[in-house]
Formats: sequence, C-alpha cells, structure tokens
Amino acid sequence: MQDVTPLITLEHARVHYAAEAGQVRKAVDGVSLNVHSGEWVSVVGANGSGKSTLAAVLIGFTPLSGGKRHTTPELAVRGVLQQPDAQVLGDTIEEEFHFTLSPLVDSIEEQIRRREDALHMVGLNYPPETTISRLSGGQKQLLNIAVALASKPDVLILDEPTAMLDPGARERMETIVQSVVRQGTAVIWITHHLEEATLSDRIIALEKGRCVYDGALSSFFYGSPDKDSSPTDAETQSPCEQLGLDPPFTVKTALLLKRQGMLNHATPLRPEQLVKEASRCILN
Ligand SMILES: Nc1ncnc2c1ncn2[C@@H]1O[C@H](COP(=O)(O)OP(=O)(O)OP(=O)(O)O)[C@@H](O)[C@H]1O
Repeated sequence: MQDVTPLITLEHARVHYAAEAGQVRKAVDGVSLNVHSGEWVSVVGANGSGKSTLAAVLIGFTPLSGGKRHTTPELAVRGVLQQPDAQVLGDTIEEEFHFTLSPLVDSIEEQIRRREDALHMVGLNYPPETTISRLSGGQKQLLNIAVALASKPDVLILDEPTAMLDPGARERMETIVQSVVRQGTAVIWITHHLEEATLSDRIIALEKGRCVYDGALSSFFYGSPDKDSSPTDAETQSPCEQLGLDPPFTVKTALLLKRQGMLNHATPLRPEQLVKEASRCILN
C-alpha cells in the first residue's frame, strides 16, 4: 500500500548549462514529478535526453538552475551511477561497506550481517578482504548496488545498473528490485533496454530534457486504450514509437499479431502474458 505523501517532488525543475557561442544546453527542462514510497519507476529516452541529469537532481547531487525539489524530512536517497569506479571509496570490499554503514548502523554485528546479506543478494561471492581493484567492471557495479542495498534507502536510484552485467546478474537485479520495492523502497531505474521497464509500475520518458510521458506502461507501449482507433494505425503511434525507442520483444510480437487481427485489446508486456493471451485467442 503506497503512502500518499510523495518522498520526492520536482516542480518545473531545470538544469541548464552554458554551451558554445552563448547558447544554453537544457539538460533538464521544466520537469515536474512525484516519487512515492514502494513504486518502481523506469526512466527512458534517447542518448542526451537528460536521464542521468534527472537522476543526479533526484539524488540531490546536481543543483537546479530553476524550479524546486522537495523531499520528506531525513529522506535517505542512494544512487548507483553509470561509472562504477567513480563511486568506489574503499580499497577493499569490507572498507567500502564500512564507509557507508558506520554512520548509519552502530552495531558491528549488524553491519556485518547487512554486508553479507547484500553481497549474497547480488551474487558477489568474494571475501570481505578482497581488493576492489581486482574486481571486473561488472563486479564493481554489483558491489556498488550491494552497498546501496545494505544502507536500506527510502529511494534507490539506479542509472543503467545492468549496463555491465551478464544475463544472470541482470535477471537477479529484477528480482532484487521487486523485493526492495515490496519492502517500501521507491526505485528509479534508468535504462536504454525497454525489456527492463516491463516490470515497473510506471514509465517516465524524456526528450530533450522535457518529460514527454509519465504514466502506465500499457499506454506507453500500445497507445491510449480509450482511443477509438486501433493502436496499429499509423496515426495512433504509441508514445514509445513516437519517440523512436525500441519496444520490448513481447510488445513488437504482440503488435504484429494485432495486425493479423489477433489479441484484440490485450496489452502484454512480458513473454508469459503474451503466451497466455495468444493461447486464449487460439482457443476461442
Ligand atoms: N556537466 C555538464 N555540462 C554541460 N552539459 C552537460 C553536463 N551534463 C550533461 N550535459 C548535457 O546535458 C544533456 C543531457 O545529458 P544526460 O547525460 O543527462 O543525458 P542521458 O539521457 O543520460 O544520456 P545517455 O543516455 O547518453 O547517458 C546532454 O546534451 C549533455 O551533453
């Protein structure tokens, strides 16, 4: 059950940078949104659309050029950024957890328990005295995610967390996020892989720094359900298609089936939903 008070609110948030020849680069341009407890929000958009800048604004790293950012008192926000090396402070796994957990948790036993749970969760099976420089890029990313999880934040912001991960670790990330969201953490997941967005509750799309979509996944991928025309009509392109983004394989397949007169108003997002809808269609 979601708390109605937003954890973070942005009101007309702007981040503008000075560019060449006196121009202004609008990295984030008038974005207004709310983030609630226990929701999983995907943020999508083309390269340079402002996703990482928005993440930095939500975390509180990047000051606003205009607009407002409100948070609830003592909100704990943790971010895992794209470059894992940029976030590592310690020489060893143990040190890395210690730097984050010692200001938050007094008991050493509790710190160790959180560290072991988090390493187990992300599947990083290395002893705590391991030197971080020995880890691969993907393993460092998993370490940053584990440290963020161990701090039990109210809001967890993941900027392309799976970019360096193998398929097994990617799948594990989805399970981890489902579990922390169930415990009430709000997760903001920035991704170029729209397959990863299909488990989230809501999708935000950016274009040239502006928020051009904030809402349900089904309307984003299939168009608005209350329109009279079919979502496969050229004139009724979905927001995803209008933005030129690559929809998940399941959505592409479902759209092809719809063009063959199958699936009616079904809007499957995951393969298992597509199989269910297609079977229903065949049996009828
Ligand atoms: N510190 C900065 N100084 C100047 N311009 C910046 C700065 N940070 C970002 N920008 C510009 O702001 C725009 C948005 O960048 P941002 O990294 O937020 O996009 P993105 O959607 O995350 O891109 P990608 O998908 O490629 O990671 C880009 O045009 C970028 O060049």
